[in-house]
Amino acid sequence: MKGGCKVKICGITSVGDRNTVADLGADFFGVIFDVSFSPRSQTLDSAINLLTDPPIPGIVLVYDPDWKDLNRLLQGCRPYGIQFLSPAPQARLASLKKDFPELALWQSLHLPEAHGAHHEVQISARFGLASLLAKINELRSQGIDLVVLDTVAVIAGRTRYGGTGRVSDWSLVRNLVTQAPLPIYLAGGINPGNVREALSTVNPAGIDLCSGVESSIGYKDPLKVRDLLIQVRQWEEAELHKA
Ligand SMILES: O=C(O)c1ccccc1NCC(=O)[C@H](O)[C@H](O)COP(=O)(O)O
Repeated sequence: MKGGCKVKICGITSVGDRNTVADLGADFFGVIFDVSFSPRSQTLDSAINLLTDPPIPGIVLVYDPDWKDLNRLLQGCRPYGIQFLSPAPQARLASLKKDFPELALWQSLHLPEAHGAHHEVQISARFGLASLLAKINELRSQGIDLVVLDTVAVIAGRTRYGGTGRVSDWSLVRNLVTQAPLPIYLAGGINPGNVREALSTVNPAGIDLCSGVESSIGYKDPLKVRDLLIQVRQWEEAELHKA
């Protein structure tokens, strides 16, 4: 049996929510930094505030960042890791490794929504198992430590790369989990109602979720977070006894 399932709660917008998810047993929290298309995005000052001396490791999420600002943030609060929502240039990854050797480098990859309007078209070559494995191998050679497989979905006519509340093709993710050379976290549409199924189907190294444990956009619901975490820990316990 592998080492359990880590839980990252993303889109944290207040110190209160950060502390609550930590108290309830989350392993990581995520802060979205300067991402214009996220309703949960934080400014430099608020991101530093959330990521300074946290009770659990914090991950900063960026999309095509302003590298000077990102550097300021990293110097200012030394988060546990960065999660790139868009591809990061190889030279940038190399200098991050040099300047912040302890910093974990995570990369999001986006799969089409399962059964979405564009699923059949998009699932073709770019999202096939072989090309995804090749991509993950390339990311590993560039210094990425972990891959988050999230959902891209068209919602209200706009293409959204995260926080969609939509699931992707979990059987494809399952195959990647067993064959990829990096740890894989599952994201996209996970909530207390489907987390057990997600874990039994995919058996990922971790899960990453946002809207499924909120009461409204940007506000975490402690009861939903607690319900989800209880189910993850019960599933881990059951797996341990299977081994
Ligand atoms: O959550 C957002 O607002 C968001 C917007 C744009 C890009 C990424 C975003 N979130 C990143 C995450 O890590 C989420 O946990 C992940 O996308 C899953 O979200 P959800 O389907 O709501 O659980």
